[in-house]
Amino acid sequence: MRTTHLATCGFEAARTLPTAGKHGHSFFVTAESRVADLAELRERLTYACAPLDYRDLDTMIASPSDATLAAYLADALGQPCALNLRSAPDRGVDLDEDGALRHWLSTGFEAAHQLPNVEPGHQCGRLHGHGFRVRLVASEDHATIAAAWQPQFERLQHRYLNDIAGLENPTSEVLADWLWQGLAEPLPGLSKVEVFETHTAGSRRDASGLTIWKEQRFEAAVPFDAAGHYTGHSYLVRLYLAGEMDKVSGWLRDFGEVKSLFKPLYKRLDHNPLDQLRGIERTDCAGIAAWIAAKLTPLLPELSAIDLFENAHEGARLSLRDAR
Ligand SMILES: Nc1nc2c(c(=O)[nH]1)N=C([C@H](O)[C@H](O)COP(=O)(O)OP(=O)(O)OP(=O)(O)O)CN2
Repeated sequence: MRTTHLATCGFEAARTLPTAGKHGHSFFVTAESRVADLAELRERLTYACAPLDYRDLDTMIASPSDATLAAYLADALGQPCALNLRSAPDRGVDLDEDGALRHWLSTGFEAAHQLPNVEPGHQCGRLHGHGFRVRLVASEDHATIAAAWQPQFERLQHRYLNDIAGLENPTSEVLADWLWQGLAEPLPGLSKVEVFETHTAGSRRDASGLTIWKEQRFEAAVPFDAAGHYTGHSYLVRLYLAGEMDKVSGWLRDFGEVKSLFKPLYKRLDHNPLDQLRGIERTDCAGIAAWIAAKLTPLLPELSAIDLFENAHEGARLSLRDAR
């Protein structure tokens, strides 16, 4: 089991790019650290971003592309961290702890589908549709990723997905895998395809296989200081499952089933004081995630990781397996 702390910070800055004159951005950077605890990571990130806020990056960093900016921030953090830098709502870069840099593009399409192999009465057996979000991560630059995406977009946008060859059973797992196969040639550096089917659920395909996630939100109180005062947070918990896709259902496990299995724990977490949960050792994000993992793993052996955020800026990831 491995804990990673996650902290996000934003800053406003101007820069000039070869493809655009001087312009401004609302940058967001998320740092992931296995070394620093959350308080230290937050402090280091704030310190790294502060000198960039409301500044002209051209005067501080030579050629301030997303890649050079991420490298600058990694250096300023002064500790091994993975970074996700968002320079616009639809694009940015991921910089691994080992220095590997990848560009990402967030895009999407709107389409109808139904799942033909679900049991009678399942909501997804009915004709319905989604505004699917897709995040592509690759070593190629944003323009190359966008150009590779365009033909896929044209095949998917405003279509009934079940009519498309290979998507007769269009679960988000099948879609992620289909896009992974379809983008392999134009994007040899493709490292991840993520399909967000709804705001709370989706699938990821990468070289190690398929992972799905399901999110839930809960409201809870936690001790704030040694004097016994409480504070509260609106938490987000994201459950990741890794494994093989079932050939008939086309999924790893029904998102709805993941939600149902989590429900008894959800009831214990939501609108409750978390320090009074039986068996909880710590009420920071990592401690709450560990409590969930201990209770849920026997019911969901495919559980591979848990993200637990106490607000939009701070959280922890508990990785239950090394691979994913
Ligand atoms: N593993 C998968 N499970 C399900 C898929 C899928 O593609 N892979 N698809 C569906 C449905 O198409 C459905 O639209 C999405 O499911 P779900 O998350 O259960 O949707 P809800 O809007 O009901 O979920 P909320 O928890 O209310 O956000 C079903 N399962």
